[in-house]
Formats: sequence, structure tokens, C-alpha cells
Amino acid sequence: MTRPLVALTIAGSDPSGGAGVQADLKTFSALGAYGTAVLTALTAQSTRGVTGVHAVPAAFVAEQLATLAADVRIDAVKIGMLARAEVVDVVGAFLRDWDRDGERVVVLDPVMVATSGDPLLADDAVAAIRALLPRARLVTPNLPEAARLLDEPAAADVDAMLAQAERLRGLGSAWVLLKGGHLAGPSAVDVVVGPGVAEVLTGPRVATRHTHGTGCTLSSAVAVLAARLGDWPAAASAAKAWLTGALRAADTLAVGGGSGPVHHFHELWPAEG
Ligand SMILES: Nc1ncnc2c1ncn2[C@@H]1O[C@H](COP(=O)(O)OP(=O)(O)O)[C@@H](O)[C@H]1O
Ligand SMILES: Cc1ncc(COP(=O)(O)OP(=O)(O)O)c(N)n1
Repeated sequence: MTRPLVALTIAGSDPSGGAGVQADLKTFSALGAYGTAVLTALTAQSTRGVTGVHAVPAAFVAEQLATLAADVRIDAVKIGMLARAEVVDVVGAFLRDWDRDGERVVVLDPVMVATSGDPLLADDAVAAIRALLPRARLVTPNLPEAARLLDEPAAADVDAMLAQAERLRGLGSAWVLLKGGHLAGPSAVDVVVGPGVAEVLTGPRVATRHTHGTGCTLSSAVAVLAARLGDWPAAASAAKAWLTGALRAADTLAVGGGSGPVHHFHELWPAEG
């Protein structure tokens, strides 16, 4: 019997279970990977928004990473909310050691602001995130995050997304998956660019307000699928198709009174009768 892939999320906690480490672990499990997690921050958060952030001390993030990596063989890393520059630096130091050859599966979701508008990254940490980009194989910003990293206005159409994704590659990661969920229209369009590759991923826009954690879920899914398939565009495309299924089933969960979670186990749980 082959052993399952082991995936690590380095991210913040969302008590409502829709985003952050909770979404990542559900995604890993739903896709047949064993999930491990290093916490960078606690948030007080629900489907209605974030009321507080309590950052984990950087030295303790380093201790979690060192203790885990000394024991467990990790096949893929997904990085989400890092909250503060000191934590970003600790994660960079960990990757320098864990990924000496720069060939391992490392996906960086440069989380800055929740959909509710609440900040999840200190303003002075954006430069540190920029410096972390070369340590990732794939970076997965949404439109406002890409604009912030490039210090230019957000892309307003697919051509501008492709151009920005290429400029983001110039900051150091070989692959960029630029998410267009914030663009209005009947489709949800993302782009994936890499060495000699520029693909537009078009999916149907699902009519639901339950989109909490879509970015976290997508990046975790890509990490697992890239480790399994060994192909970034194929992993991005399969992850998007799976996320669309999770969005289609989101209304059945009915968790919370705001923007609720997507249904990570839409392929596994029987329909409620
Ligand atoms: N209503 C929707 N229907 C289908 N896909 C969506 C919808 N909203 C977002 N997505 C997809 O979810 C992923 C995350 O999108 P986005 O909202 O841009 O990022 P973030 O959650 O980080 O802000 C992307 O693949 C995007 O295309
Ligand atoms: C703890 C934590 N991490 C990340 C996010 C952001 O989640 P994301 O998937 O980018 O999208 P929204 O949840 O903002 O829709 C978060 N909220 N909490």
C-alpha cells in the first residue's frame, strides 16, 4: 500500500472553520493527503468578519517548524496568513533549510486582507512577503494582493491579469496563479503563468454568498495536487474544478449568518435528506 502524501500548512486559525488552517486541513483530508499544521496567528473570526488577531511569537513559530520537520517527512507546504514581518522571516529561514535545492512543492498564498475587509497582515510586512516570493514555487495572490505586491493598480481584465502575473514572476517565484474571483462577470477566471506557459482557467461563477475561505482552499488543493501530479498548470486546473464543486455545495452547509464556508467534503458526504 502506498502511503498518503503529507502536507503542511503554515497559517492562521479561523474558528469558524471556513478559512485558514481549518480550511487547509479539510482540503488536505478531502483530497487524500495527511494534514499537518503550524499556527502563525489566532484570529477571533466568524462568517461575518474578524474581530481580533493574536499573533504567535515568531520564535514559537520557528520551534513548531523545527520540531515537526525533525520528525515528519513533508511532501508539500502551503503558506497562508503570516500576520507579521518577524513570522515571515522565520518561515523564510525554515524554507532555506527545508528546501535547499529549491525543488520542493511550496505554495505561498500572500494573505493580506479577509474578504470582510479586515487586515490579516501588518502594513510593514508587505516588503517581507516580497522577499519571501523566491522561496515559493507557486504564489497565489488575489487581485488586490497582486496589486499591492507590484505597487500598481489592480488588474481589471484577463489581459491585464496575464501581464501582472508575468511581472509577479519577476519577483522570484517560478509560477504564479493569479485569482480573478474579485472581477465581476458570469465566469470566475484565474490565470496561471510559468516558464513558457500562460493559461487562462475559466470556471462558472457559482451564485452563492458562501465564498469564505476560497483562496485558502484553492492554494491548499494546488499544493496537494502538485505534489501528486508533478505539474503546476494541471494541479491548478484540477484544484479550481474541485473548488467549483465545493462552492456549488456551499449553500447546503448553512454555517453562520454571513459569508459561510465552501463544502470541502462535497464529494464524500451523502446529501442531507
Ligand atoms: N462565486 C464564485 N464562483 C466560482 N468560483 C469562485 C467564486 N468566487 C471565487 N471563486 C474562485 O475562488 C478562488 C479564490 O478567488 P478569489 O476570491 O479571487 O481569492 P481570495 O479568496 O483569496 O480573495 C479563485 O479560483 C476564484 O476564481
Ligand atoms: C486565518 C485566516 N487566514 C486567511 C484568511 C483569508 O481567507 P481567504 O481564503 O483569502 O478568503 P476569505 O476568507 O477572506 O474569503 C482568513 N479569513 N483567515
